[in-house]
Amino acid sequence: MNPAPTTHESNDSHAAPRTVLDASDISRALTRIAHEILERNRGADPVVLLGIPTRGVGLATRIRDRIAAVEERSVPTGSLDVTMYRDDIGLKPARALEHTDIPPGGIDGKVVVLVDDVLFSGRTIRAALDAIGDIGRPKAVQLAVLVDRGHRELPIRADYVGKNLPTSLVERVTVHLSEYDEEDAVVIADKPAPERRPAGAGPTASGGRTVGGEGQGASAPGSAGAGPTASGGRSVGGGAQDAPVPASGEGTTGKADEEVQAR
Ligand SMILES: O=P(O)(O)OC[C@H]1O[C@H](OP(=O)(O)OP(=O)(O)O)[C@H](O)[C@@H]1O
Ligand SMILES: O=c1cc[nH]c(=O)[nH]1
Repeated sequence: MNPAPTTHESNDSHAAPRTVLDASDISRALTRIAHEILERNRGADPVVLLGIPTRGVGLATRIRDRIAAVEERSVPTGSLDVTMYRDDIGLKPARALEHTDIPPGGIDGKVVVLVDDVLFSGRTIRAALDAIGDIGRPKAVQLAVLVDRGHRELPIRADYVGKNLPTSLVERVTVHLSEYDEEDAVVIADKPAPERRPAGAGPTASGGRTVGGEGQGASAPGSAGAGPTASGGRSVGGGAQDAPVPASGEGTTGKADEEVQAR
């Protein structure tokens, strides 16, 4: 298995932005993820793709198109706004609401594959699990991300990872997609100083609910035996492949024996 993304603390606070994935890297990663989704779910039948706005929606659409090219059918694809489920509401500047668009067949009994561009603290995905819980009861929820940059604050892992990217907390990963930006690229750059969260800052918003330490790679991808899923026991799903937590290295899907069941 390829190594999980490590984390490191950089002393070089003004490194030049660098492109870590270009358009063809992104394209190849999405093609691989589409195949992995089909392989793991034995085809497209049970799958519903839900992108998390903004760029998760574009990525979900691209994965849908790749699945269609292989299976000659289009999997239901929609979007899931998690804004009202975030645990930092009131602590950070208000965010605009995005679209939730659930495909007509709904999500009950389906395998929902959440799609996002970056996995970092895991708080967005925790919010997504809560949002899903208010919509229906899928058979399973899986998680696909283009970039896993480590630094998890919650016991969440992705099932499908485009690229595991070791990062420092002073850095920010930005995904550019041609649907929204001028090009396809993943860029890593230093954050402006005010945006940096100090090492050991602990919970950002959840009143002591954070699991794992900042910068410790808590439940980072690749760590077997990670704890429960992210929504305080409310996670959906019921099978061995049910929660968006399995370990995965770059180019690998999570293995069933490393997965944690959500009940
Ligand atoms: O694992 P997390 O710490 O939750 O970070 C990951 C999230 O951060 C980004 O969204 P962001 O909230 O920055 O808003 P954006 O979609 O406008 O980029 C990104 O699109 C993910 O959704
Ligand atoms: O680096 C980061 C962290 C959170 N979300 C992003 O999109 N990039």
